[in-house]
Amino acid sequence: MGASQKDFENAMNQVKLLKEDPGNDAKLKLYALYKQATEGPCNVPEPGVLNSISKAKWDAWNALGSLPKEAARQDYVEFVSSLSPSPKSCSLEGPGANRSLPESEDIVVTTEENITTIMFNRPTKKNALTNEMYQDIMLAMKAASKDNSTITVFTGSGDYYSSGNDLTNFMKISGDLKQVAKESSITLRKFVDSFIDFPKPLVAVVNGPAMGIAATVLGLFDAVYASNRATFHTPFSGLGLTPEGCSSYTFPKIMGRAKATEMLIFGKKITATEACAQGLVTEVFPDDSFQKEVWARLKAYAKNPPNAMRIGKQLIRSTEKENLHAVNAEECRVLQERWVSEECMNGIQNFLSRKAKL
Ligand SMILES: CCCCCC/C=C/C(=O)SCCNC(=O)CCNC(=O)[C@H](O)C(C)(C)COP(=O)(O)OP(=O)(O)OC[C@H]1O[C@@H](n2cnc3c(N)ncnc32)[C@H](O)[C@@H]1OP(=O)(O)O
Repeated sequence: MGASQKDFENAMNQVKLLKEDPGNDAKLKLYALYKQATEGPCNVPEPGVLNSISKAKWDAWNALGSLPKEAARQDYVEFVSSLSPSPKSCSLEGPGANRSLPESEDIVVTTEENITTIMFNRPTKKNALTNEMYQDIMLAMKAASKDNSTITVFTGSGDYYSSGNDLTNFMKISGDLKQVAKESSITLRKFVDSFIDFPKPLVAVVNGPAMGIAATVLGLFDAVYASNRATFHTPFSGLGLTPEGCSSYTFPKIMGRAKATEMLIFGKKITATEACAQGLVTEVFPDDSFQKEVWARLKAYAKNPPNAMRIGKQLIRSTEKENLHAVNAEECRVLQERWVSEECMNGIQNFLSRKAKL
């Protein structure tokens, strides 16, 4: 008998719990089997050779040809079991012992003690946000807004909170640049809307540097706890870009116009202590006790009556909502134009060529 949907879901959870990185070949195989099992034969255009990672993923998926979904599901389950021979011994300590079905490999969603945690989980790329991750985060937020948790937390795995938008995203969408910019603008608008409209207290546990969109949306969170290792950096102008995540409104409101200008226009990187003094961060903790102190506090807060917290949050947010949506729409409109500008192309190219030299 083939693997059931439940076996498949269990296997996906086991992958998240692997103690050791299984290596790139295994990850490609997992990716390909997952896609085949959930979407069937490869149905997306072949990425260009410049996108080596996307190309490798596409090749692996495409190589499965017309393998039926059920067979791919079975192969996935067997392969995961060969990677983790004793799944029962796998467990998570601390927050997140109970995982819900992961939407993608790069976002991990867990619920424990009334707290749903959405973790950026792409540490080798400093948790840079791929197109897929934006979609998965929106799905995770939608689910979190309806689950039984009282508080929702964002955090990052590894040494970064997130380095913001993955600067190779544009190369991964097929179509002409104008069309890509249009689609990205639509995605960005929906993504930021999810933060504006999120109904429960939303907390960021900023474990390390936060850049770009990962930093700007913090202005839409209800509390931001940061390790003293964290920094906050929005290098938009250098990339030929303009502020997003409603930061053109929230940052001046939170920290005053002059400080917001230094960050958003001049690209000044600030420390967690500076961000706290300026009101973007709620409290800073020494890195060595950060996780322990923050999670103890959040667990205590999460015991408060859920409706009171939700309604209280909405009272604070309601006077701002209309404004925030208008700001978001305008920021996305402007960015759609920026993305096709020479300044932006040069900015992204500079990052990519810096990489090529490494
Ligand atoms: C739907 C569309 C929405 C768009 C919203 C608009 C959003 C805008 C922004 O978020 S702008 C901000 C964009 N982010 C950046 O400019 C950061 C770019 N990265 C860096 O400057 C550096 O990588 C670093 C400072 C984050 C870390 O430097 P370092 O410690 O020296 O490490 P590496 O550079 O070697 O990084 C390791 C590995 O990660 C890759 N990587 C890191 N960040 C990104 C990124 N944002 N996009 C793509 N790739 C990133 C880096 O290339 C290395 O990969 P490699 O090991 O070479 O394969």
